[in-house]
Amino acid sequence: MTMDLAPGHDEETRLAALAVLAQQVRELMDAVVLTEADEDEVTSVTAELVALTERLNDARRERPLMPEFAPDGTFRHLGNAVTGACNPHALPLVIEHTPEGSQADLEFRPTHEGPPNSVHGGVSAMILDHLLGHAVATSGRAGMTGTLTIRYRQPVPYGRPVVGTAATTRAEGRKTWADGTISLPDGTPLVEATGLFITPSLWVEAASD
Ligand SMILES: CCCCCCCCCCCCCC(=O)SCCNC(=O)CCNC(=O)[C@H](O)C(C)(C)COP(=O)(O)OP(=O)(O)OC[C@H]1O[C@@H](n2cnc3c(N)ncnc32)[C@H](O)[C@@H]1OP(=O)(O)O
Repeated sequence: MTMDLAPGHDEETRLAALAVLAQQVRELMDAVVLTEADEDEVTSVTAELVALTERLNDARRERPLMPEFAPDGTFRHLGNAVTGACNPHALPLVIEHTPEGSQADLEFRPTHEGPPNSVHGGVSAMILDHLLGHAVATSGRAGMTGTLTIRYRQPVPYGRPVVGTAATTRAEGRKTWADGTISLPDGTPLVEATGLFITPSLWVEAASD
């Protein structure tokens, strides 16, 4: 039986496979930070990974996947370090646009360890930077982070669900401010952030050309 494939189907299928690979690499990274395997096993696994890395590099892009609209019209950035399903560095964060702003259910991994048993503060800041930026962008005032202020109230656990939220608070010219938190599911705040996002003059000039 043959099936009619929509335009772009093959690329979408390839990207879906790449997302599965990225997820497997996340599992691999956790395995690396948690393994108690002996030296011979570690050396043997490394040799296999060298071979796998070479296979992927046989068809290597110059840069990660760019932001784009998916065939269903949704915005995506598969190569992004925070949200990119095809980037093993990303959780990936799946952000919902809510009436209040932006929200994401997330669970950090052992690879995010900073202080023992909790998430590195820079990782929490990265997630909040992106969430705040998302809230700002979906308010129609996309910008680059100018400043980001973080208050760490309690250590953030990994391996347990937490919730990230963000919302814009005010705007003035090309500047937009946003607040956000990472909290436990019961609402207990763990990390709070305030950020200033600035629509670059270059973007404004490009839009008016
Ligand atoms: C549906 C769609 C969904 C999309 C979702 C996508 C989500 C994506 C989320 C992504 C999230 C992740 C996001 C990321 O990770 S962004 C990555 C981290 N940020 C950067 O790399 C930014 C680097 N800096 C720049 O590009 C420029 O310096 C910017 C753009 C910031 C300003 O350059 P520009 O040439 O435009 O500025 P200007 O000189 O005309 O100054 C204008 C005004 O701004 C004031 N000022 C300037 N800089 C700062 C500063 N640092 N703090 C405080 N204030 C500052 C300045 O005094 C002046 O104020 P005033 O005199 O007018 O009062």
